Amino acid sequence: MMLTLSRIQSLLTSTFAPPSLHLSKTKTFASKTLLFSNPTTFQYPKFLHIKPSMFSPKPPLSAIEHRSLQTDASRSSYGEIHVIVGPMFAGKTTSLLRRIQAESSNGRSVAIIKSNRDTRYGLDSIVTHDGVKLPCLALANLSSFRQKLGTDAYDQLDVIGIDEAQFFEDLLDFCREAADHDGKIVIVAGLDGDYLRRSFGSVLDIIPLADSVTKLTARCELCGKRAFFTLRKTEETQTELIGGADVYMPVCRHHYVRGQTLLEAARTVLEPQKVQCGSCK
Ligand SMILES: Nc1ncnc2c1ncn2[C@@H]1O[C@H](COP(=O)(O)OP(=O)(O)O)[C@@H](O)[C@H]1O
Ligand SMILES: Cc1cn([C@H]2C[C@H](O)[C@@H](COP(=O)(O)O)O2)c(=O)[nH]c1=O
Ligand SMILES: [Zn+2]
Repeated sequence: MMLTLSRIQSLLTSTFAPPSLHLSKTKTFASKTLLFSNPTTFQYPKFLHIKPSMFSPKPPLSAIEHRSLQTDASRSSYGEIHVIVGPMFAGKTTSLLRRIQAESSNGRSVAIIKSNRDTRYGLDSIVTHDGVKLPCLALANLSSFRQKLGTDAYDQLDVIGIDEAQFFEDLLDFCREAADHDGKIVIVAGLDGDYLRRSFGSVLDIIPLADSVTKLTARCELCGKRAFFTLRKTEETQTELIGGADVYMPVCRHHYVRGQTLLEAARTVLEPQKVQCGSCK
């Protein structure tokens, strides 16, 4: 059958009318909130027991954080994807934890995932550079999340936070499935660029799918201006190198360009020595 413009329009109207018009909602935030507040009827895994009291202190939410927290009435049965990027020390993890806290305070069940490659603070906690800490699940890949959590617990979940998103190769597939099909609110925090300012992992690939994108900045360690980039202070050249202030510093554009030029020169000088040392044995 030939599809005319008016036929397409009528198909769209009947197929994609708001759920409240012709679909019975199987899951509501209200029923999930009840489950959350009555643990005797449903035993949540340990890392889902995130209570508002676990966050302290509680600074006021920024405008962007307010915007991402809509009321239940304005939320559809589809999910959302919110992306937080920036250099190291920009407050990505802090912002993720605050958004998760706000969702949890609103009665939603939440879970946080981080990459198991980052073992700096153990595998069961997500920790900011200020030492703020929350329980989380450390995974090698996101596709194992539903199975690790259990299908029932996954179905009850409203909000999924993902930290260190640059380390998850299946980030795009997971976020699309979780938001488009499973109705989850996914809040993703990660580095947009590596120490050479190249796109890092799949973080930038999810931007076309996102409801909101926030690029945070740190303070340049060398001049105090806004820092957009992460400079690696050591001679290592592999893309992935777990570390904190011992290995990296946030810098402004001026100090990135200057610092990177100096470090590149130092790496070029050091590289032949490393080869020579390795073959000396
Ligand atoms: N150069 C810096 N610029 C900004 N914050 C810094 C810097 N060095 C340390 N910090 C601390 O790091 C905190 C942010 O930590 P965190 O949320 O873990 O950042 P990210 O996840 O982006 O690496 C800031 O609140 C601040 O106290
Ligand atoms: C720039 C850069 C960073 N990493 C690593 C270093 C840290 O372990 C994480 C980033 O942590 P944060 O929460 O954003 O502070 O990523 C890397 O492996 N490669 C890089 O180029
Ligand atoms: Zn600077």
